[in-house]
Amino acid sequence: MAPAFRSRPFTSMAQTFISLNDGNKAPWLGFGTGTALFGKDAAESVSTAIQTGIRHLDGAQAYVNEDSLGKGIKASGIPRSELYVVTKLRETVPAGTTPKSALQESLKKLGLDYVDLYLIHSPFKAAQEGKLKEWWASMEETKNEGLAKSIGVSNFYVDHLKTILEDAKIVPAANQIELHPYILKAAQPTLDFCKERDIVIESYGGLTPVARVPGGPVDPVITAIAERLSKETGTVVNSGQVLSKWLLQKGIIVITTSSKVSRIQEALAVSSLPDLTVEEIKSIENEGSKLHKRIFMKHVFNE
Ligand SMILES: NC(=O)C1=CN([C@@H]2O[C@H](COP(=O)(O)OP(=O)(O)OC[C@H]3O[C@@H](n4cnc5c(N)ncnc54)[C@H](O)[C@@H]3O)[C@@H](O)[C@H]2O)C=CC1
Ligand SMILES: O=CCc1c[nH]c2ccccc12
Repeated sequence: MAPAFRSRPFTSMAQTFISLNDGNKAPWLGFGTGTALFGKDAAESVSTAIQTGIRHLDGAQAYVNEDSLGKGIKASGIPRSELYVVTKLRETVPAGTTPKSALQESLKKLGLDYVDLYLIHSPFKAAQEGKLKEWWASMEETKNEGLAKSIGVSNFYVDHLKTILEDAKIVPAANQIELHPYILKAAQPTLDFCKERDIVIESYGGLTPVARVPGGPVDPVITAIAERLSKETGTVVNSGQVLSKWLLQKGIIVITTSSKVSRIQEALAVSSLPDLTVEEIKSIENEGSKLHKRIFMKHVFNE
């Protein structure tokens, strides 16, 4: 029988978390350092994000800014124990490097003793080389040795997950994938499989309908919901917040980013907005299914 699905959001000390299958919990909203901040000094943005209320930071070796992510964390003045820090293993692991030794390098750059979550950034190269199982075994070592509190994957589809689960001692805690209404249909088999195995989904690119593909079929629906929520709360609620609320209600962690404090405040306010109705959720998904858009990893899918 499939295990009970534990990723329902819960609120504690005014913060909303998503429970993971290993007993740990992650703040529902993560601040990304991989799109606008890719290859840049992220220290000031990270420190500002934390001071604005963000507690979950999403990094990666491939973003070439782990050192400044670490500096931003220190500069924020918020104790390490109150933060949730994620990094990811680069897609190409040079000969003589393992996921574990790569994490040790990342930790040095970050200036930290452990990360809360360590992810394999992408399965495609390792799958081609037949190394997915070997990588996962080394990921398991990082958790067993306390270098990572939780371990997971990113951009994994059902076959990649099935491959590592054949020998896994630890089931991935999370799978970070592109997720918004225009890719939901394509992602559904992955979402279903992850739900069955109690693997939490983390979304990136979640604001695609407002930030990258405006004018698409979900626009009228999310605008109408934003208007309803604005009236009901007496504050201005926008369509981007509606998209994040949709993800959160599905038990999905949202990774977003912005250099603007007002955008970060908007994102943080989402968890306390009133819920979308079942009909509203259905309308977003129905309208979203009328357009397919993948923003990231297009090269892999030939789209
Ligand atoms: N694992 C992976 O392969 C990937 C991970 N990521 C992670 O996710 C993070 C966030 O990714 P994004 O796709 O940038 O997030 P996103 O889809 O949330 O977009 C963020 C952008 O939306 C804008 N925005 C916010 N609210 C808006 C509104 N109401 N109207 C219009 N625009 C609005 C922001 O200013 C920002 O430029 C990255 O920095 C990275 O950490 C991103 C891509 C791939
Ligand atoms: O994380 C988002 C984009 C990105 C940058 N470098 C890599 C490597 C492998 C997968 C995704 C990415």
